[in-house]
Amino acid sequence: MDVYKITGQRRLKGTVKVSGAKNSAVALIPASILANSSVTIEGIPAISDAWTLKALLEEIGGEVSFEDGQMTIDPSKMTAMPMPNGNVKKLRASYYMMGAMLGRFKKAVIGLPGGCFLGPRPIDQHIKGFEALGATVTNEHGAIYLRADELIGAKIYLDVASVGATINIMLAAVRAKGRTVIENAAKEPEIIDVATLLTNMGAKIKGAGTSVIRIDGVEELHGTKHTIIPDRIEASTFMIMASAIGDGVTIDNVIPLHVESLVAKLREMGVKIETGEESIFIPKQTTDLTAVDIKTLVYPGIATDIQQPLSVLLTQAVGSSKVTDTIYSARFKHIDELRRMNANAKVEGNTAIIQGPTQLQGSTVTATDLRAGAALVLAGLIAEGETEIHDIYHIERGYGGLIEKLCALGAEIRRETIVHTSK
Ligand SMILES: CC(=O)N[C@H]1[C@@H](OP(=O)(O)OP(=O)(O)OC[C@H]2O[C@@H](n3ccc(=O)[nH]c3=O)[C@H](O)[C@@H]2O)O[C@H](CO)[C@@H](O)[C@@H]1O
Ligand SMILES: C=C(OP(=O)(O)O)C(=O)O
Repeated sequence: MDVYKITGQRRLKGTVKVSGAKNSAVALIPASILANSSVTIEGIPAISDAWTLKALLEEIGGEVSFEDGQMTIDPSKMTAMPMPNGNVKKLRASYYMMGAMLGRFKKAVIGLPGGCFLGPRPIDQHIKGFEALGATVTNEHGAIYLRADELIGAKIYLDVASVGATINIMLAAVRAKGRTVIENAAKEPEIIDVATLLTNMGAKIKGAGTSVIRIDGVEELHGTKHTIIPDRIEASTFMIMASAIGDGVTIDNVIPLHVESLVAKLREMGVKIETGEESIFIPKQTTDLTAVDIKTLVYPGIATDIQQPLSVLLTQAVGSSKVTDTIYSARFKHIDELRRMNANAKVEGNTAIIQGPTQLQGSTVTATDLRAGAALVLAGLIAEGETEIHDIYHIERGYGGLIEKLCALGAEIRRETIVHTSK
């Protein structure tokens, strides 16, 4: 079993470069299925989700190379091979294989997705969208069967502004006949990134990044080259780490607009921040951090994906903070782990109540999900003594080169294989 071992209280200083966005990459890679020739994507992060998607594309006959962050996918020999089990279960974003394969082949069999368990994560809005486009969708033994004689553009109102449903419907609708209108669409930057790739492949999409997206279907999509946007969640994670234990950290390759709500919240806590055009500098903090209340919201609000690392920062703030997750009400497994590290925190419904400041203490803890893992890495950086994090595969699904990046800033973290656990 592989674990991270962190020796705490080493301060961070220097510059860290943010990788391409995970939540874009995991949609851009399946989007290539829709092209009739090679698609090259630059800036793919070195995360296990990217490798799993590469394997999935290869399973259906794609020829894929992935080196130095550049993935080139030749989709010309792909077939509608059923994928009821196996790699699809390893990540959430395998659900994008549904929209992309439906768009290209008018059929697909895809096992229900895996990914982080954050409470129930239904895909009813994805299915509602596919059905509106004319597909028959059935769930048989844990796999979704999709089939359509033809896809016909439709008006689809999403009951919740779901990132996954918005992108998935877009993937199918670019090859439907006529116009599709997605209302109450999600507005996250990754949706714009996927629409940009599809547009460069020949799709006709208007309004991505707003709540109404209009798509006029086309007969064929061609290959192209695309550079992915920076990962706003990784950038946010480093911003939070720098606020907690930095002696002056520059976070490079950020679109400051994408992290505006976090910048505002950190400033409310008393964090000094200097924003540049494509970078953010967080100097050494010289005053106490103040407790604040946080509510996660859809973009441009504070992302649910940074709620868990933010909770750790709040253990260092003076006073009582409340963190309410309105997107995933059960995304609080990290709180139990933080309590093992001496955090004064409890969960009531969809809210964590955190009392600070506390001196965190190194302990053996488990990354229950991806961002819980990032939160525990931060807790380990702050804590007195050594922290051992188990189940790090969750972390490596979404952060590329995290250890290397943090060690370059002065952290002391090792990835070790251990045989017995002491937990
Ligand atoms: C691979 C990827 O991009 N993952 C991100 C994506 O997940 P994901 O696309 O799964 O998240 P959604 O935006 O779809 O989910 C938002 C909310 O809508 C609900 N919902 C969603 C779909 C549906 O059909 N029915 C339904 O009820 C969910 O339970 C949740 O409460 O957006 C989340 C919210 O920003 C992020 O935390 C994830 O990092
Ligand atoms: C929840 C996340 O990922 P996924 O949707 O891939 O499980 C995340 O990136 O925080």
